[in-house]
Amino acid sequence: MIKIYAPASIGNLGVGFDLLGAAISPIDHNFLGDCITVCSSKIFNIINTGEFSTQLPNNMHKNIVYQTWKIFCKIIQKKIPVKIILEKNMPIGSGLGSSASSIVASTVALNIFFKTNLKKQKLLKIMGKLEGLVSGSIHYDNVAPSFLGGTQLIIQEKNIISQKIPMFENWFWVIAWPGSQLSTVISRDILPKKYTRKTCVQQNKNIATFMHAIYTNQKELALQVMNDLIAEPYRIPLLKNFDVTKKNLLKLGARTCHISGSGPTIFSICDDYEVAKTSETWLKKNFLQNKKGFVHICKIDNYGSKQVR
Ligand SMILES: Nc1ncnc2c1ncn2[C@@H]1O[C@H](COP(=O)(O)OP(=O)(O)O)[C@@H](O)[C@H]1O
Ligand SMILES: N[C@@H](CCOP(=O)(O)O)C(=O)O
Repeated sequence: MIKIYAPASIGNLGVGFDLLGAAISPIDHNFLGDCITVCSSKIFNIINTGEFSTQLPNNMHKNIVYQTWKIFCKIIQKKIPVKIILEKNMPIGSGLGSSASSIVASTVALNIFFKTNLKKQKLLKIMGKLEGLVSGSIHYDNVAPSFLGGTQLIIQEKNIISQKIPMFENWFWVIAWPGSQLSTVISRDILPKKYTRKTCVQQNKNIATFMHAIYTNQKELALQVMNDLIAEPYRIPLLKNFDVTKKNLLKLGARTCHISGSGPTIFSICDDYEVAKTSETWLKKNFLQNKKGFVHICKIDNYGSKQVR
């Protein structure tokens, strides 16, 4: 038997659409990510447990975990039945890389269980393909950090899919999921197909300056250029009260606030623990739409997926 945990992740990081992503863990050490257990069985079965298991498709074949098993059967050229327990701890369509978390945990678990011994970049390719099946197009900014940990720059060139980059260590990432769902397919579909040259130049300037600021340890410069022109302006209308929420968080001392992945989760960055605590309290009171919603103060998870049993 093998059990793997894969953490939640923030796609885009408010400046690098499809290019930057970070794995996160709540500082209270609670698990924010799915777990997959694989054991031998005479018949194939997926058992869904966990707080958000009711949001999973009823048809087992539509569960991305089933597709992962199918890919491994193709690789080993044999249909070996297994029992897979999916602990669905992540809300679906939340902007926290929920599908990526299931994909990463199941790919890592099956690679160990079937002793396929696939290397990291090959595993990542499989994960990207699976992510493409559920979110409309291949993007690695959730699977790469959830698998490898830290902040990942998506490169997608020849045999390099992503590489880890540094991140400011004193940043607290306060994430708030309002309790509603937003499909990644839909929030990708609404984006323009074309952008003006001015927008492209501005977007390039922001991401290039952000990377420069990270490598030269210029936190203020990084915060100044953390601005996305490709997705965020078009997605803000899909969220409830984003502008007013951002305004209030900045008033409380948060340094910035953006949409996590394709939303509706938002994240704010605080460089002071007390401000992070005040922001958490404010978000719980003013941003959550129902009892299911949650707020967590997180740090970057530098480990990514890990074996927990
Ligand atoms: N194990 C799984 N975890 C999450 N989503 C899954 C899983 N299996 C299938 N899905 C489907 O994948 C899609 C994921 O939706 P998406 O909006 O991309 O969520 P997220 O951005 O949170 O990953 C949904 O249609 C969901 O039904
Ligand atoms: N880069 C993607 C990230 C989607 O993240 P998710 O957590 O919402 O699936 C995008 O912005 O579409």
